[in-house]
Amino acid sequence: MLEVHIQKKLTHFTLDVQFVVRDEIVVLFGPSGSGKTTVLNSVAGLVHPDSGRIQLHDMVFFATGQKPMPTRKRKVGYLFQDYALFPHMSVKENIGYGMQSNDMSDVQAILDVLGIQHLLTAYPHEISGGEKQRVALARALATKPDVLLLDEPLSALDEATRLRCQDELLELHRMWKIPILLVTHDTAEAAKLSDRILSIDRGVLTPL
Ligand SMILES: Nc1ncnc2c1ncn2[C@@H]1O[C@H](COP(=O)(O)OP(=O)(O)OP(=O)(O)O)[C@@H](O)[C@H]1O
Repeated sequence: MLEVHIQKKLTHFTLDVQFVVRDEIVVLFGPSGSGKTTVLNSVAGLVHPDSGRIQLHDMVFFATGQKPMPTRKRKVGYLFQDYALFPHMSVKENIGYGMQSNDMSDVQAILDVLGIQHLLTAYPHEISGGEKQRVALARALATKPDVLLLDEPLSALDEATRLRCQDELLELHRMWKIPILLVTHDTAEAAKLSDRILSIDRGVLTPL
């Protein structure tokens, strides 16, 4: 279970949120600039709250007055909005980045569900946006994360590809059963993917 209770002063308001994510998909839903990415970045350790606590199972990621756990030790899979693949690396190298071994058989199930087995030798500029999205998701999952953070992962995709990727994400979640925190602006996507929706505005969670 991921437990988050943090405060952080931002430019125009103070972020102050408290929530838990069990082995479920929780959607963080709110207007631009409401603090969603800051929440995800805090869990990943890319920014630090001013105070509070972030804990995954028995691992304390952050607690007031303690040294924050470094990002690399947190076992967090993070899929950014622009999915940033390394352009000079093949698909296989991109997925292998951060894995303990380079043995693709470890991630065979992920490659199968996402249907990207045939792309392993290609480079990012040779594949479509939807394929890049799947590769980025595979890369996030390949490290066997204990928690998955997805920041508008499907927003750049066309409708048909988005719907297919949503189904793939649900299938992967059924297989993996880890806490997933997902940011989306798409109400239909939030309804389809979420076990629960947290609505955020100006740094505060509001009931839907
Ligand atoms: N390190 C920081 N220090 C101070 N203010 C910040 C910091 N990072 C972001 N902000 C401000 O906090 C607010 C929330 O930003 P954040 O990126 O978390 O929003 P968001 O909900 O993810 O927005 P979007 O949907 O547009 O990506 C913004 O007004 C931003 O300018």
